[in-house]
Amino acid sequence: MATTASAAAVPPSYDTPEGVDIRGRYDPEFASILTRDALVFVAGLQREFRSAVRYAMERRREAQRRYDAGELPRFDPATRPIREGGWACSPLPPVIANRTVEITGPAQPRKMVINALNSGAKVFMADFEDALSPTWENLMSGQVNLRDAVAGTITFRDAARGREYKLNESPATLFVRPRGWHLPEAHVLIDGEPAIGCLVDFGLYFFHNHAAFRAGQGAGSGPFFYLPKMEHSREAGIWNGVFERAERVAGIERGSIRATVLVETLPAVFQMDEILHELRHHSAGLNCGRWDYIFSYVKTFRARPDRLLPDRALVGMAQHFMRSYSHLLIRTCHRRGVHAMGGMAAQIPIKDDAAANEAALELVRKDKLREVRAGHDGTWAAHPGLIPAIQEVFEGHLGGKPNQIDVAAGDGDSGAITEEDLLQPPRGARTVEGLRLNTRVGVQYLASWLAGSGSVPLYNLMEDAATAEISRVQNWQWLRHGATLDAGGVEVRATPELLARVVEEEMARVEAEVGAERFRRGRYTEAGRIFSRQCTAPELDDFLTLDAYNLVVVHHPEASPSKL
Ligand SMILES: CC(=O)SCCNC(=O)CCNC(=O)[C@H](O)C(C)(C)COP(=O)(O)OP(=O)(O)OC[C@H]1O[C@@H](n2cnc3c(N)ncnc32)[C@H](O)[C@@H]1OP(=O)(O)O
Ligand SMILES: O=CC(=O)O
Ligand SMILES: [Mg+2]
Repeated sequence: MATTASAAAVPPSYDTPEGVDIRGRYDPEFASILTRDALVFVAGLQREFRSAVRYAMERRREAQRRYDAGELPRFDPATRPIREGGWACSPLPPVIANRTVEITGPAQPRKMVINALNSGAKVFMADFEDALSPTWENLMSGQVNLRDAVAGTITFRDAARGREYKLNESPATLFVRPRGWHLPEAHVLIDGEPAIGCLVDFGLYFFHNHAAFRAGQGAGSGPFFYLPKMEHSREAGIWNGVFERAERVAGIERGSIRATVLVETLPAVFQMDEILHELRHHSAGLNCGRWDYIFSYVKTFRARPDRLLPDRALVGMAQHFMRSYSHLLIRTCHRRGVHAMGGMAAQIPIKDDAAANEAALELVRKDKLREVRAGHDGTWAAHPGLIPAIQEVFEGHLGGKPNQIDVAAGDGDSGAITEEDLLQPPRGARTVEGLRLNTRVGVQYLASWLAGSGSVPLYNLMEDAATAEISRVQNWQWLRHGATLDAGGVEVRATPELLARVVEEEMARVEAEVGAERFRRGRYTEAGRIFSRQCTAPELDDFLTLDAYNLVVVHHPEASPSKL
C-alpha cells in the first residue's frame, strides 16, 4: 500500500509488489530506495537464484564434512583444463586501470563515505560486509548514502563540530561489497522467507545507480563490486548469472558490471582460475582477504588437533602458507589479465603517541612494500591517514605505470606453488596472553557490532568481523583440542574453566578501560555471554555474524521473531 498524505490514521508503509513484505522500520528516505520497481527487481533475483544458492550452501556443508573426516582441500582434477588453458578475462575498463590505493569503510555513517571518496585513494570500497553491522538502519542508510554519492549530491553537516562535508573535484571510484551468500535479510521477506542478504544489497544498489554510473563513467564501465567469502567457483557462477540478469533487465552492455573476488577462504585458494573463468566477462581481479583467510584456515581444519594456530598476532604474511597464497593469487590474476589486489594492514594512526604512530606507519609501509614487490597491483588502506604512505610505496615501485599486470610473478615467487605450500601449518607460540587478547577484542567487537558499529579501533588496530572471527575461532579451536598454552614459562591447558576465568578477568579489565558508565550502557555483558558460548560450543558456529544476527533484527511493527 502506498503512503498518502490523507492517510493520517494509517501508519505509512512501503509500496510492495506481490510476494514481498518489508518488516523494517518505515522511513521516507528508505522508501525512496525500497520502491516498488526496485523490489520487483530484487524479488526477481531472489526467485531466479535462491535454489542455486541453497544448493551451494549445502555443498559447502558437504565439503566441510569431508574436511572433518580428514580430507584436505586441493586442486580439483576435473577442472585442470581450466587451470591449464590459455584464456584471459575481458579487458579491464580504463577507468579502473589504476587501483594502487583503495580505501575501505562501511557504507554508513554518511560522513565516512564522503571522507573515503575524498581521501585521495583511487577506489573506495563501500562495505555492507565485514565493516558493517547489518542493522536495518545501517543497510538502508548505506543505500541512501551510496545513491547520493553516485549522483554526486552527497553532503553532511556535523552540527557538533560545525563542519560541512561534500564531495571534492575528483572523488575515488566506487566499488560496493555486498554481504556473503550465507547471510539472510530478515527485514525483507520474499514469498514468505527472508531474502538472501547479498541480493538485497546488490539489487538495490544496482537498480538505483547503474544509470547514473553509466552517465558518469561511460558505457560499459560499472557499477563495480567486491564479492566476499566464496568457497567454490560455483558461487562465482551464481554471481555471474546475477550480473547477466541485471545487465539484461537494465539494458546495458554485457560486461559493464565488474567485480573483484576476495580470495578469503581456504577452499577458494584452490579455485582461483575457476572463479576467474566463471566471471571472465565481469572480472576485475582477485584480492587477498587475508583476515578472513586466516579465519577460514581454522574453520576448515576445525577437527584437526595437528593444525592449531599460534597466537593471532603471529599469523602474518611471513608465514609460508600466507606467502604462498599471495604469490599464487598474483600469478593467477596476471596470467588472466586482471588486477591482483593486496589486503588490509590492520594498523591505524595512533593520535596520542607520535613514536608509536611512526612505528605503526612503518609496519604498514613494510607490508605494502612486500605486496608491491611480490607483484600486487594495488592494496587496501583502512584509514585516510595511511594513504600518502601507501601511495608513495606503490607509486614509487610502479614508476608511473597504473598496474603491473604485465609482470608474470614478482619477488619471492620461486616457482610452482603446491597444495602443501598452501596448507603448511603456521608456526609460533600459543599463549594464555593470546587467549586473553582474543577474548578482550572479541567481546568488545561483539558489543560494538550489537550496538550497530561493524568496524572499530581497538588497541590501535582496526577490528572488523573478519579479524574478530579469528579471535573467536582460535579460542574455540584451542579449547576444543585442549591446546597447551604458555603462561609465562608454565604450560597450562586450554579448558572451559580457564576460559571462564579469562572472560571474567578480561571483562573486568574492559570495564576499567572503557569506564563503568559506558560499560553499563553498552552491550558488553551480553557480548561476553555470547562470546563465551561461541568459544565453548560443541560444534563451531559457521559465522559469529550469523549466530548473532537475530539480535540486531528489529521488526516493525513489532512482530514475531524472524524466521531464519
Ligand atoms: C578485513 C577487512 O574486511 S578490511 C575492510 C573492512 N574494514 C574496514 O573497512 C575498516 C575501515 N576503517 C574504519 O572503519 C575506521 O578507520 C576505524 C573504525 C577503524 C577508525 O575510525 P575512527 O575511530 O573514526 O578514526 P579516527 O577518529 O582516526 O578518524 C579520523 C577521521 O578519519 C575518518 N576516517 C577514518 N577511517 C576512515 C575510513 N576508512 N574511510 C573514511 N574516513 C575514515 C573519520 O571519519 C574521521 O573524519 P573527521 O575528521 O571528518 O571526523
Ligand atoms: O575482507 C577482507 C579480509 O581480510 O577478510
Ligand atoms: Mg573479509
